[in-house]
Amino acid sequence: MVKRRVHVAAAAIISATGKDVLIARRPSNVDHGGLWEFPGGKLAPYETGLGGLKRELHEELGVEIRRAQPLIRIHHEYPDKHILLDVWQVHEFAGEPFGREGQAVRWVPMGELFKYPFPAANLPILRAVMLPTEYLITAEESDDALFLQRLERAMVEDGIRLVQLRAKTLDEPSYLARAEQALALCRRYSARLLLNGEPELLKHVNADGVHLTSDRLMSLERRPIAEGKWLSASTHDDRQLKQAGRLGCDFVSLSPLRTTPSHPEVFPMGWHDFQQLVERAAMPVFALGGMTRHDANHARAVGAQGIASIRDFWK
Ligand SMILES: Nc1nc2c([nH]c(=O)n2[C@H]2C[C@H](O)[C@@H](COP(=O)(O)OP(=O)(O)OP(=O)(O)O)O2)c(=O)[nH]1
Ligand SMILES: [Mg+2]
Repeated sequence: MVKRRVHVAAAAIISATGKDVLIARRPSNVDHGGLWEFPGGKLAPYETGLGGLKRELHEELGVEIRRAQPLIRIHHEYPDKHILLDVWQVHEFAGEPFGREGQAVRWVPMGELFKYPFPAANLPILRAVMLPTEYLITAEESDDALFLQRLERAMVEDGIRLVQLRAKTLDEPSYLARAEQALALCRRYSARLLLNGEPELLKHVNADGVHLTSDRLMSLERRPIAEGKWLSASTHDDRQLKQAGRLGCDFVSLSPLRTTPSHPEVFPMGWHDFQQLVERAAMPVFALGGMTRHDANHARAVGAQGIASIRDFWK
């Protein structure tokens, strides 16, 4: 059987407070009936993603998009069709959304999205909605006080809300002690903290998740931590991205985009290859390697969640 290919545009509409997202319930008599969804629908052959989305949001909710940014593109195989979900984050709109086709619509806090049943293709979209555009990886820093000062500066001045504690030069007791301090600080700013290292570290420090090195990623057979925690991993190629998909990683970094002083010997992939790898990835992807905040919009435009960086946020 040749499967139908369906291209769908959908919107994660964000409230003015930035805390809630709008979801709608699919009528019971259609595909995936009764499940919740991000409003949107099938594109006509002549439509672009954003053009079709504008039409759909007008038809389904009575709102006009004012400002939108690409969020994530997901390819998913349903038994009867291949679907491409082209999801946009809508930050500004005109009009008061209501279910023009009689469907239920609801604003929900981002952290509660997981409580609602969505179609199977939506899991990576929920993760993308909950993740910020910037991922801070901490630099090596021998002094704990200086470390905390720099971390706090990044949260206060740069608005960082996702942090990976990378400290290869510390022994385990020192790492765990620093992790406790970093976690307390992250909690004050509602930022998420991921530990870089073995999944067992979470037994000692109740951080939000773990970031795996690419070697560790490739050595695992199944997801090493519970679903309630965030699992991310370093990836560099298609094989590692596929493995991240098999393990159920919530997101990954993909590097090196550019050459960096820390890895001068590695050949950079550049935006073209990056975009091709991201297109087939099954989860949100952060561009890493010589990235700064000024690259974030471009990273979004080629399908990434955003950028990950040490140097740009560590001052
Ligand atoms: N809009 C939307 N569709 C989704 C999501 N997740 C998901 O798997 N889908 C699937 C369900 C459908 O098979 C397809 C969207 O088609 P649709 O029924 O909304 O299309 P439409 O609004 O153009 O409606 P119609 O004219 O075909 O009746 O994508 C989602 O979050 N939002
Ligand atoms: Mg629809």
